[in-house]
Amino acid sequence: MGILDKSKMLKDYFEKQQLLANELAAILDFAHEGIVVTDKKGYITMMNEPYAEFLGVKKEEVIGKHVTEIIDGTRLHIVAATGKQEIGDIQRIRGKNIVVMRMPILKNGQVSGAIGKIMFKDPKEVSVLASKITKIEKELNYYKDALGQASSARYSFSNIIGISEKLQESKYLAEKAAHTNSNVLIRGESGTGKELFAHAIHSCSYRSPKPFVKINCAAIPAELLESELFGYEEGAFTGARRGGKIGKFESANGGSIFLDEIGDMPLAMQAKLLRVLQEKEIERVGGVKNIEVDVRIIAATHRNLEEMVEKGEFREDLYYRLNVMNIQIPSLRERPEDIPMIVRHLLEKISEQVGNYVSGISQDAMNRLGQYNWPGNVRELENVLERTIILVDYAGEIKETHLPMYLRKAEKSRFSQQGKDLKEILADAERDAILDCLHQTGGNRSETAKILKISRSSLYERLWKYGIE
Ligand SMILES: Nc1ncnc2c1ncn2[C@@H]1O[C@H](COP(=O)(O)OP(=O)(O)OP(=O)(O)O)[C@@H](O)[C@H]1O
Repeated sequence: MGILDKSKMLKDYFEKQQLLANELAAILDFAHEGIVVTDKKGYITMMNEPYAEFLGVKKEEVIGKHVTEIIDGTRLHIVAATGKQEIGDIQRIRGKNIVVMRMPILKNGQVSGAIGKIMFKDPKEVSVLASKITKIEKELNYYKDALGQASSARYSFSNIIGISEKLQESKYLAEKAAHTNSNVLIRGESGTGKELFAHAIHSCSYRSPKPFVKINCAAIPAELLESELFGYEEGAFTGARRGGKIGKFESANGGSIFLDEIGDMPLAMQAKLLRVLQEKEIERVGGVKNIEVDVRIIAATHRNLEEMVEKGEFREDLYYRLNVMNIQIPSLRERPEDIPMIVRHLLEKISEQVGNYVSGISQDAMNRLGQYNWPGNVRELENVLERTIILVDYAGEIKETHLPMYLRKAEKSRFSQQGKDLKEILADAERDAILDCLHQTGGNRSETAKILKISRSSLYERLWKYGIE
């Protein structure tokens, strides 16, 4: 074949391809649904007219851009990376809840990209659907809560990250405790990982095939706590469900019950709990018979129980019953050497959750995290990283400038006290501590008061004193 024939063949071939591409684009534009296609790395290769119109962009201008730059809350780049399809996901785009479908594109068995489709884009259709879904979700959560609480613990000791001697010692003690049948009392500041330890203890015990049931004693109104813990019989009180309801102790039978914030349990309930520990049986509210239960108690608190016992706020006999194995979880500031490892672990976990991959963290940023004193411990670190990851470009690196201002300022403020008398320095420190804590809790005052171990009224007084809004 001559060179002219070859070039004509190529020309015909390209023309045919061009025609096909145009036809395909016309078909896609004609479709009612919005369609977007990305390559393996999440860069947009195609978007049809309805989608572009919906987003208020020009379709030619989005080609070559990363999908996260163009579409809110997208996970298309994740589907392109993992090859796992996602059908019927709800995504909030331009303030509307949209039902979307994301499919990987396969070429010779390998993922070469992903295609995303808006399944319903009429706002009316969406709002009806979204409200239905919200209702179903709520119901589902309710049942998950009721039933799922009774499911197995989700974490084991391998999920507790850290190499410091202090943490290793707590893990060692907890593992020992796990193999016994004794009650365990976990102590530590807020956010240190007490719940994580409770899960791990259950998972590592012979009770692991049986339920792990959690109850937060501080989160349930005192008058409901008894029926939550022990259940009730039909007609026990106005509004009681027909057929009655079983309580957490019965749900946990054979397994473990995690009594979080035990220090916040009202005295009257403490007496009832003590009876259960002694007799190993419970009585439902409004019931007449005793029901035998075999449950191991894992309790936790950030409060000083010894001081509470002295003040008569916590029963001494219950304290001794619970305190058979005592595990103290160190605060994060006592083990700064754990920070880099926990940061890397959390970056991986959070990236996956929020759908924004980061390549790592700069040494400066890591140093900054290591210098901060973390009053809210690992939970605060987790919150900071989550906020930070959202700010970083896809596959970018976390830099010091991405970190919240209060973290970057933390060190400076310690040295900016020249010329002030002690009273002023103390007032500055108090104000900074309150501000830090408010940042860390997202402005939650009850939580802030709890972390700082002051009453809410005392917090309000200080907010007023320092003019904090
Ligand atoms: N050593 C750790 N390694 C990895 N993640 C951790 C570690 N410690 C805590 N976390 C994470 O930090 C968050 C807070 O932990 P957790 O809820 O167990 O703390 P807590 O002490 O029970 O808090 P609170 O007293 O406020 O209830 C969780 O998301 C947990 O997974």
